[in-house]
Amino acid sequence: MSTDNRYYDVIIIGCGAAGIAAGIELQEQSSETKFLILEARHRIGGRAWTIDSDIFGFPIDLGASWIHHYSPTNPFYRYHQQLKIDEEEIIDFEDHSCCSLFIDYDGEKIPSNVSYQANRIGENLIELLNDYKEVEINQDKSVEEVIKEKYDQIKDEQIKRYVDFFLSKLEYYEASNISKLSAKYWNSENDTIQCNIALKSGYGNFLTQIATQLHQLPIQLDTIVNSIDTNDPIYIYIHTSNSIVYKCKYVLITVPLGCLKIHTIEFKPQLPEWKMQAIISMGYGLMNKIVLQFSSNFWGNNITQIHHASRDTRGIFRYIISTPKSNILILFVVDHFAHELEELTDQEIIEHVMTFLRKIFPHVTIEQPLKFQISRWSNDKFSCGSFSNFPVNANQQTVKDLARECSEGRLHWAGEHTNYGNSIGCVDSAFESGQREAKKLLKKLNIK
Ligand SMILES: Cc1cc2nc3c(=O)[nH]c(=O)nc-3n(C[C@H](O)[C@H](O)[C@H](O)COP(=O)(O)OP(=O)(O)OC[C@H]3O[C@@H](n4cnc5c(N)ncnc54)[C@H](O)[C@@H]3O)c2cc1C
Repeated sequence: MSTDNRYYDVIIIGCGAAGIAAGIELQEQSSETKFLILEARHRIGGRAWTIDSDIFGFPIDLGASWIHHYSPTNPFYRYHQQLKIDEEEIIDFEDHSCCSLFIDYDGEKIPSNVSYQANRIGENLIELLNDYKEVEINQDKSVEEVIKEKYDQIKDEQIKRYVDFFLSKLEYYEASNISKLSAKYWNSENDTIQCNIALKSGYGNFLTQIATQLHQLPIQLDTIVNSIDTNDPIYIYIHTSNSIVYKCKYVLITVPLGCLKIHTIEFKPQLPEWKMQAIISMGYGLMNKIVLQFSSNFWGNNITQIHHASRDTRGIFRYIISTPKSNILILFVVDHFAHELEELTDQEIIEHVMTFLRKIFPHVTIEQPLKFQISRWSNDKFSCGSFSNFPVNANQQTVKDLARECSEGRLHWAGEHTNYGNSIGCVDSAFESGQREAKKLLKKLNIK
């Protein structure tokens, strides 16, 4: 072990959106603040990860891809304007234009009268949830429990399948299951589906440009933090995988909630009980992407989205986006199904997908894909899942506790899961949380 003899005011752990935002804030507000960002991976951006254009011919996001809540109040708005990235796509996730296919398990188009009926039932179920949010002050139940009685009254198999299709949309947004999600807080900020833009050069690349071109932040890559020791009243000692010990006054921890849940970092002394409880109580879901490139487009020249109603298990391969000109399909999978797939080999996953595609496009011959990429966010030890959500009995206080400093105010916390009072789970949520904590730290350092 060697010690980095420099003494930092702040060390930020993790160089995803939250760590980058905190770094920018510290840098912009004071040239005197000595800070460093330690990042475990060989790249920055965390769960916003764009893979190289030489694989598919253009960049593909394996993690976050849409800038949600795109408006002048979004922290990314100014960067998007500044970097003049004008190649953008505006996405409506439930686009009902001719660019979307809504298909049944066997490839038949969902009849409009049936989908109309199912949507109405689905909306009534959402109404029940909205009523529950308003009326039940203290009690919480799962989304499934609240809608169960009405849901069980649906007798027609086909309608039930489309109601499931409707409900699985909600499970996709939360990367979880309605049996786990809180009826009071699921989708507590429900405008996520509006104003979404995807940058053709990729969200991960966008963050990298911000951190390295516009701001030249001090980032130490390939540095896994193993433990944080606050026993000494003056210095905090950070032990890393490359045998360097860093010393600082304050630490800002931005590692994903999934990593905190399985204790990838050891805290000496242990974190207080209330912090541990918040880490346990908050939900953390799984979403993965399976990207396939074919020799030809067999799904239709103008089709950019495919929505599928599964017959077997709700939500299986519910949502697929396509870039028809490049013959690419991107399948989204969440929750149980995503976990199951992660345990399979790449070849087994591809076989699974091919069986599915041949079933929903029974009248065409589908060759094996030429190229593919599969994310595995759960087995990735620096993410351990995809993004947070509210399970039963988690609430805004849980998020506040995740954000609250501890160890006599020396350990600060940011990340999408700490963004109380606003959206959680998104890249802009993470960015806002990083800005928030940096402002607090600057105050403590008497800089602002
Ligand atoms: C498949 C998928 C799709 C998504 N789609 C969208 C979307 O379209 N739009 C959207 O807004 N959001 C989306 N999200 C969510 C979004 O990616 C995250 O909410 C956001 O990127 C989180 O940022 P963060 O800074 O909190 O965490 P991260 O980006 O995870 O950053 C944390 C950093 O900490 C590092 N780290 C972890 N452990 C250690 C350690 N021990 N030592 C040092 N460093 C460590 C990690 O490597 C990482 O770089 C998606 C996520 C996934 C997985």
